[in-house]
Amino acid sequence: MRSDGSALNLRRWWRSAGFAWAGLAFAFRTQANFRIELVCAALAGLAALWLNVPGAPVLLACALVLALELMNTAVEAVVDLVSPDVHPLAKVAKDASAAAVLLACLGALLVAGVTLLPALLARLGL
Ligand SMILES: Nc1ncnc2c1ncn2[C@@H]1O[C@H](COP(=O)(O)OP(=O)(O)OP(=O)(O)O)[C@@H](O)[C@H]1O
Repeated sequence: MRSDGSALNLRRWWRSAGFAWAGLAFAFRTQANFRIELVCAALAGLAALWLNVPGAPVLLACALVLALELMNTAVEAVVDLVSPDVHPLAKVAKDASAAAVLLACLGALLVAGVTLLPALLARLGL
């Protein structure tokens, strides 16, 4: 009985992971900003490796940016669905969602500045 439940849960988890992957693929295909942020995250991760600094803060900051970009994509889709015409509340939703991404980007830049920049300057002998 219990093992049946676990097997079902695993199947459900695998199904949910497939839906999440579809969301990622959609954002990658349609959102230029998501692709740019993904490249920046990869570069930041590689820089952390190269400079031998802890990568976790940098990668967490990048994950936050990418996650909020995905939420922004979701908000845009829902707003376009329920309010195809111009509406002040639709504007609030889209603008606040975009602001969340912007704030996370500024935070990620700050984290990169604190963790990567000193190590980079030291590596360059500056
Ligand atoms: N239905 C709407 N009603 C009012 N204002 C809107 C509406 N749709 C979009 N806007 C305004 O136009 C801006 C841009 O909207 P758009 O849907 O093009 O988003 P975007 O940020 O350009 O998305 P993308 O990431 O796809 O480029 C929004 O931030 C908002 O200020």
